[in-house]
Amino acid sequence: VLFAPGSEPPRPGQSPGPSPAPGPGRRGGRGELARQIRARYEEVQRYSRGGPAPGAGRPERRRLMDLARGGPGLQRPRPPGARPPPDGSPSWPPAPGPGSPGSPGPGPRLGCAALRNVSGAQYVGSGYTKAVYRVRLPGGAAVALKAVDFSGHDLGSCVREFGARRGCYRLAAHKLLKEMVLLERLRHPNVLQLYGYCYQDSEDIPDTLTTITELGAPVEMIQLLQTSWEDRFRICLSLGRLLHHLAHSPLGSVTLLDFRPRQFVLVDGELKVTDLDDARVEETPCASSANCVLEFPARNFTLPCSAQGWCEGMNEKRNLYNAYRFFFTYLLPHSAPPSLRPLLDSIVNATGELTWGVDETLAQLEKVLHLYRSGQYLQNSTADSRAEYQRLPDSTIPQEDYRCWPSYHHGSCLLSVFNLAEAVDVCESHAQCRAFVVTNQTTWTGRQLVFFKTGWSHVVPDRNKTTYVKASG
Ligand SMILES: Nc1ncnc2c1ncn2[C@@H]1O[C@H](COP(=O)(O)OP(=O)(O)OP(=O)(O)O)[C@@H](O)[C@H]1O
Repeated sequence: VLFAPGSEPPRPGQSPGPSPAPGPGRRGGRGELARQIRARYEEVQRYSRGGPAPGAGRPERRRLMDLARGGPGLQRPRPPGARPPPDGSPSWPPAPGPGSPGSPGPGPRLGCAALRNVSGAQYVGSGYTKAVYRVRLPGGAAVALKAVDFSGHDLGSCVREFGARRGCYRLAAHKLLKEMVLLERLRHPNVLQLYGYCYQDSEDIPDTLTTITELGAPVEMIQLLQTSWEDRFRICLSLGRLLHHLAHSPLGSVTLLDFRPRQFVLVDGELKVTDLDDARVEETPCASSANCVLEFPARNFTLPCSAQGWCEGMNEKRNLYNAYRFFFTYLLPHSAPPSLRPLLDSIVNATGELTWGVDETLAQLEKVLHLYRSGQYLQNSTADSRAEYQRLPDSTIPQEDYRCWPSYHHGSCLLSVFNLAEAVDVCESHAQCRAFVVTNQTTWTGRQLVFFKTGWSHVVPDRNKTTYVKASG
């Protein structure tokens, strides 16, 4: 059974996002719809073929991703009559580009065949335009399928305005196509991985596009605030690396016009951007700096206008300030190791004032990682006031737990430490702590996970753990 987005399974209500509405009112009916489709089509073509956009620096040619049917894994031939409709809008699905089937290098691998026997379809989320489902492939891997939401706001408002369901589908689908092109061209560990795509008939619409991507978990800010500083720092570092990549991408400096936590997902603790349909590469043209005002709800910044007539660094700085206001300010300083606070505060301040660019911001985030990972942040720890602990190799304490914050485990106190000395310091700082158990598990920075315990009345053998018990008191 082919997957029919919007028709199953039941899903909660959705709220329209701030994406642009499809058109400025009824300006010329279907001709206007065709004009909008063409504009989106041309944008997709630019991103799939082109090097940097105007104002974006040195040109570079890259292969065109295999955009359309006929690409790897796509099953059905192009319908015989598929050519530009008489209203002048481009044909759908789009024609394959020069680099398509058989071209070397990584590219989307999965196609319609992969979707034939998927199981356990579950609605994950939707926005203004698209709906996302989680499915399991026959091999067992879980992936995300993204398609235009047939009952979504974008399609609905277009149909109300133009009364042309197929044309409106194509208009919306060009957003998904743009996202697919950008996912492919901007490949990076912090850009969601595109596994493939499929064109298939769905409801009354022929050749609807479904993209197949890595599955993530939506970013929940409230949840993030309850996790360890180490995990929150990872998200900020991921974001710094992503913004650096976007600022130096083969297409030029890419800005995310719609930059909110919901445009990102978490994959194994790494932040990845998923929603790229509102990304833009073109820098803003200007005659003077008066044309280069970056506007945010709480404040504005005026950037310089370059001699070439482009607002300098506007794309990069828009991303950076958004990273500051949605992520850094909440996630970076809060409950950080005290010796890292000054550096973290300077990152928050400099991004909040836009005094640094993306390169400097990333360099400072990487410096924090180095200080943390190497244990240098521990230089002022209280080595002298340490109590005596007895080492019991190959053992653990199964119970005698207490809760602490921010524990990696709900009902117990599980924290990461750099070394034994830090574990002792943590135990000394918790009034309940009488013992701790060092596991062989590590966090993403390589720190060891340690359970802190209220006592050691029941110690049992465990080859993968080492227990330390307070000798007195
Ligand atoms: N690969 C994925 N794994 C898990 N969840 C995802 C994935 N991609 C997207 N989502 C979730 O689905 C929601 C909708 O996806 P997406 O943002 O692409 O749609 P949209 O219509 O462009 O949304 P918006 O109106 O915010 O622009 C997202 O907010 C995100 O939480």
